[in-house]
Amino acid sequence: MAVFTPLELGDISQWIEQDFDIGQALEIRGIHGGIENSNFFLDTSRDGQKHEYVLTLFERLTAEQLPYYLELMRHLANQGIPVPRPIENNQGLILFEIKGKPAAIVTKLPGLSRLEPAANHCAQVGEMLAKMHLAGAHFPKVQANLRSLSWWQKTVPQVVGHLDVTQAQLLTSELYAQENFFHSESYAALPQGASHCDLFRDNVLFDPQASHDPSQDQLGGFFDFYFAGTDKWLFDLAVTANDWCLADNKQDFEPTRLNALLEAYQSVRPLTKDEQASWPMMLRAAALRFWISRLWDFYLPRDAHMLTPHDPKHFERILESRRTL
Ligand SMILES: Nc1ncnc2c1ncn2[C@@H]1O[C@H](COP(=O)(O)OP(=O)(O)O)[C@@H](O)[C@H]1O
Ligand SMILES: N[C@@H](CCOP(=O)(O)O)C(=O)O
Repeated sequence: MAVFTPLELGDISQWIEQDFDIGQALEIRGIHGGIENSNFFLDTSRDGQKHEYVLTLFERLTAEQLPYYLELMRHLANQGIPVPRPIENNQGLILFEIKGKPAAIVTKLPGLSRLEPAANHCAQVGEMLAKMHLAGAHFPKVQANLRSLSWWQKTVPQVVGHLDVTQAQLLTSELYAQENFFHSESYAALPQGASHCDLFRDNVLFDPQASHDPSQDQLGGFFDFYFAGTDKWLFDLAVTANDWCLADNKQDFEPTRLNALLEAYQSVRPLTKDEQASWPMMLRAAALRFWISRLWDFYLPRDAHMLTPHDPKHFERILESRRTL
């Protein structure tokens, strides 16, 4: 769990009651999981009913960067995509400040994560990801994915000294290959728009139906949009495939789930010829992105209560596997 900035009910209860129309704050609990921000479940009582929200204090993103993410979520929610909806205060604002940090309150989505997904989960994610891309096509704000090539170029020199010779060679040669890919004509031709860029299994919820049989799960929604950005839609799909469709060796693809994801995505938005040709390089880009960020989190850690770091080796292995495609 990551709670970088502890928060208690007394810190916010008066503010919630006076500035919002969401009732009386009953309880606030730090959330397990996540590595970026301080997240809390917030329960309120209004008209005799309990309501659940998620309150986030942003630890790295600035008040200038945040409107993109929050307004994107509001835009997608308005288009019927199941994502958290930012809560407005009585002045219509959705971005606040708590303990000197930017903060937001969003609706809590129903359901739980399926960390061992079946093909039906991958299909539902693929279909909704394509719908989300199309729904975001007319979102007017543009903000680059802040964890893309220029961040890799800045970060690789900070982490490469911690690696052995073989790893360092893999990291630098892949960065070089991606620089060429990003500057190619085929890359320029790929369609782009608002993308989630971190649609891992732990950022999707499924609503178990009454039977609790996973084959009956219905998608509850996508959350954690705080790595989103204007990026190639194919990158978003590659990030998703690299996490949802792994074989038992946690490295190669499992064909049934991969096909389920890709077919469902393409049932809504078929890939262009350029996208099909760029798929192997984009899978490598998506693996490299998370290898670098995990190395960065691992070797340059921040103070946090109960922070569980992610394993960088996992994405080193995935990158090795994708380079053989
Ligand atoms: N809108 C939401 N609805 C339901 N659960 C949420 C929501 N936002 C966050 N969570 C819960 O909080 C956990 C941590 O959130 P996450 O966004 O992954 O953290 P971080 O901001 O550090 O990346 C998630 O695993 C999930 O259980
Ligand atoms: N999904 C990324 C890092 C972000 O983690 P999150 O739990 O905050 O979404 C990874 O697995 O490296």
